[in-house]
Amino acid sequence: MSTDPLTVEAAALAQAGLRISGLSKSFQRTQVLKHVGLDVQPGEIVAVAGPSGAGKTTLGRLVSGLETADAGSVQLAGRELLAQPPQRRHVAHMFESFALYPNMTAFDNIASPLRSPACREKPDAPRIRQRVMDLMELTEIAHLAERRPSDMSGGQKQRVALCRTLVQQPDLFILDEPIGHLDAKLRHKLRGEIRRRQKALAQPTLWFTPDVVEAMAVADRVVMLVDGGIRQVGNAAALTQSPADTDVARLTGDPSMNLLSIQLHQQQGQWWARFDGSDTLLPQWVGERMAAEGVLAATLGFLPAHTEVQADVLLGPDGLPATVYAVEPFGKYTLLTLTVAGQRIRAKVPAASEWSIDQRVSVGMPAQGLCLFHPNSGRLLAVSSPAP
Ligand SMILES: Nc1ncnc2c1ncn2[C@@H]1O[C@H](COP(=O)(O)OP(=O)(O)OP(=O)(O)O)[C@@H](O)[C@H]1O
Repeated sequence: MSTDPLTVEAAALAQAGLRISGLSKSFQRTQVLKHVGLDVQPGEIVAVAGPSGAGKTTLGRLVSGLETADAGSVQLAGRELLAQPPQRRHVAHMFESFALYPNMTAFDNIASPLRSPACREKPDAPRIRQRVMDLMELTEIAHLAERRPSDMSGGQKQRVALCRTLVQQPDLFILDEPIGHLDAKLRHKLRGEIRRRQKALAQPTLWFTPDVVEAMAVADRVVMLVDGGIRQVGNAAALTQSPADTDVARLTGDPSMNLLSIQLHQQQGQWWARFDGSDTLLPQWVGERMAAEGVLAATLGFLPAHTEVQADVLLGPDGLPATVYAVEPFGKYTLLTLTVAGQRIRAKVPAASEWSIDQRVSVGMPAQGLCLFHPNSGRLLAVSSPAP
């Protein structure tokens, strides 16, 4: 794949990154973005991940000028964007809805930003053809060049929209769920290809996705957006091993962290939790920390990969009594879903092991990487020590 070198002017403009601060937005009386602030360095890919309705699309639309912010500032390449109309912002935005021109072929849709009077580079026709075809080949739609959107599948339209964004040389790329409609094989290929391509450029990229695994795979940093607010910014290790709260814990990891609600009591100087009539000995730091918080309840978090399961019910004092609810053999490992006192947790266990539904088992929580969350606010209070 060939990529044009940035023009001198575009390179100069791209010498600074993106800085969003205090950005807020309400629709009617509902605040959907709450004082959002984040920086994206030149050449950096930052993924904004969060569940449906978290505010991802709204954040993108505020940055590219399709919505008006109530408060805050957006600086790009040293310019304040919020006072400028969309066409002066030099943001290439791929919309979740694709927004293709229905009367244009795939080729013409992709070429349209390069032929626009607003295009700063003014490439000639052979150069446009080369850039468009390079991207169509990369995304495996070169054979659709003359087809119109009405004759394309959702995944094909999504790739046309993606190419139409990547063909540009803006000051910022915004990709809103760019590969969500593609099959797993193509999604995995394009994750790597787009990351490779964007990392070679000087511009920052904002990538929105509800899929935290995709976010971790493509981005230098992941921003977790929940209910319009940023809960945590970090890399894959930080988000999966020490999530800022139980909402982030539920969204990250594959599979996500086990969250177990417990009630604590002290007996003969030791801290215990009661499950289905039997007591389990807790790590003493858990009891001491919750006593210091003045709450005798907590949520414990531990990863399925660090959850030990024994096929006997002769529990040690720190074992949890559980029954097998579901068995999923993935080939390389088996994923067990277990019931512990009415709560569901999961364990990744060796593939060779044999399990049956309703089998009674004993579960061991890990000594390392055990997360302690506040039972009411859900915020992370402590992690025992980094997971092995
Ligand atoms: N024009 C609008 N008028 C009223 N409410 C809106 C408007 N646009 C978005 N919202 C609301 O704002 C909230 C955030 O929506 P947004 O589309 O930004 O979320 P999202 O994280 O992109 O979700 P998804 O992953 O489903 O696309 C939602 O509750 C949505 O209903």
